[in-house]
Amino acid sequence: MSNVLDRVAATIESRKGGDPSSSYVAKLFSKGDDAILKKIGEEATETVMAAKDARASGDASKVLYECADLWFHSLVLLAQFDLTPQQVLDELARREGLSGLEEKASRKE
Ligand SMILES: N=c1c2ncn([C@@H]3O[C@H](COP(=O)(O)OP(=O)(O)OP(=O)(O)O)[C@@H](O)[C@H]3O)c2ncn1[C@@H]1O[C@H](COP(=O)(O)O)[C@@H](O)[C@H]1O
Repeated sequence: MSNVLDRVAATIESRKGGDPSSSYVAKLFSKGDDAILKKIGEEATETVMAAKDARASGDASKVLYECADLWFHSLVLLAQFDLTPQQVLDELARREGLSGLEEKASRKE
């Protein structure tokens, strides 16, 4: 495993079916989709609030912590659907050669 995202994703994967009383991630998996999605919503909201506070205070450090929480819970969501961070990175790499308008036109929906 070459980078932090891969290592954390592997740890998250290893928690599937684990003991909810000793692992935060195992507890989230045991609760299922709604609990994971609720955390994503909470962490996204906390990120927005941290950014608004950072503009007011000039201290952006909390934005970092909240983004880390959001990324972490996004990794849990990916694992819940048997997806990997590499697949997200591949999608970002695919978009690198496109303008924003071309990217929108390339979507499957
Ligand atoms: N990176 C993280 C990580 N970031 C945040 N968190 C947890 O995510 C939760 C964040 O939720 P909140 O900020 O809302 O705080 P809270 O009120 O305590 O949240 P709730 O417990 O009420 O949901 C906290 O419980 C944090 O401990 C994390 N828990 C685990 N990891 C990684 O996942 C690995 C496996 O963790 P376990 O499954 O606990 O062993 C760890 O080694 C880390 O690498």
